[in-house]
Amino acid sequence: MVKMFYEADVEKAALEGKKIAVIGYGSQGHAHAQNLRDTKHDVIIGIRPGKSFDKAKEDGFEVYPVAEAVAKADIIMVLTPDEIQEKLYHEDIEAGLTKGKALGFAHGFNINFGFITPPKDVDVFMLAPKGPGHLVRRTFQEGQGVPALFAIYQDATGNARDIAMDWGKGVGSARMGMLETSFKEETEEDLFGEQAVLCGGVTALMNAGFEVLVEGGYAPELAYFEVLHEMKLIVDLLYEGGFKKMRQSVSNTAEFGDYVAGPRVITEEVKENMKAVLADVQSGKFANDFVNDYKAGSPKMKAYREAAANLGIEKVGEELRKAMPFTKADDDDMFKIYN
Ligand SMILES: NC(=O)C1=CN([C@@H]2O[C@H](COP(=O)(O)OP(=O)(O)OC[C@H]3O[C@@H](n4cnc5c(N)ncnc54)[C@H](OP(=O)(O)O)[C@@H]3O)[C@@H](O)[C@H]2O)C=CC1
Ligand SMILES: CC[C@](O)(C(C)=O)C(=O)O
Ligand SMILES: [Mg+2]
Ligand SMILES: [Mg+2]
Repeated sequence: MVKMFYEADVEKAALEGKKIAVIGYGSQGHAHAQNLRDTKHDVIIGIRPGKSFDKAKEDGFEVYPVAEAVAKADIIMVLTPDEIQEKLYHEDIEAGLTKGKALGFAHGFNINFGFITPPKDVDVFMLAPKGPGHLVRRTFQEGQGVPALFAIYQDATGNARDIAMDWGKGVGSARMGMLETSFKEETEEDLFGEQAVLCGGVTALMNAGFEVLVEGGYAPELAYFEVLHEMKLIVDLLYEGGFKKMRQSVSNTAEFGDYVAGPRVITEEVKENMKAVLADVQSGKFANDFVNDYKAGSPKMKAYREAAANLGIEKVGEELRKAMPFTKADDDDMFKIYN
């Protein structure tokens, strides 16, 4: 069994007395910055002028252009989108990354696929929360947190592991448990998980179910409640007690149908498709496709977003949720812009 690390396992206050620059103030950035500030750390923000620059200022942070924040800080955590990190690193981070500083990531993407190669005399660590940034903040405020993985790519000073673990304590992850891994393992399992199961798999499954019901003559509103809205309630039980607790709570009818129909839908062929997705992650094909699309002006990303916005399940959901204000959490910091 892999060891879980908790607050009591964080032996050194490695962030104490250090100036921390969080680069980017989006989903993860605002959460790490605010949680670290709440745990009494000295945090500044590095970001380009724009919406999140203004938001970080409004939230009471000292905000600087990226290069200036890097120059001022001892520990620099890169929390901008993965696809822009290579350019940002070369233009605004590399020069200020002097001997003995630490460079952090919340995902191993750029290090693992070789888009960024930091100098040998800096520490390179990762603290990757296993959950969306807005929940890293929300659960922290509720006294909990989001579990995380941590890893060391380079330990130039001998302090890299302590920095990573103390970062996990500062953002609340050590309250829930942290697992030690490598940049390679985190990158590959995270990309696979979000593509095949958590994001791609789940939305494709829901959309297919929605379309089958609607094409079969059922009301779209019913279909939405059946395959999307109720999913949260089912997932809450899975989260609490695995497959067993969910099956204890649903009817015997649902449980029997689950055993019969699950393997009819998710067949061996689907598992083979998942293996192909994993192979593209491991070979770097996915990473290169993604970064090259960004470099070409994101034509594929834009087309995917447009097609997704026009799905029937999204249109009916938008209308139904207007009458269900309880489905909306008060994430006033959720301002990612799709353009
Ligand atoms: N989202 C998540 O929950 C998780 C993310 N991660 C990892 O965390 C890292 C950050 O991801 P995430 O929080 O989703 O990132 P976001 O997309 O939320 O980052 C947005 C921030 O980056 C800034 N930014 C965007 N484009 C640029 C640019 N061209 N130049 C400078 N700044 C820019 C934005 O500024 P502006 O307002 O000006 O656009 C904003 O402050 C990634 O490595 C990701 O893989 C890991 C675990 C979960
Ligand atoms: C599941 C998506 C994720 O990996 C995450 C929230 O953990 C991400 O990259 O956003
Ligand atoms: Mg993830
Ligand atoms: Mg991810």
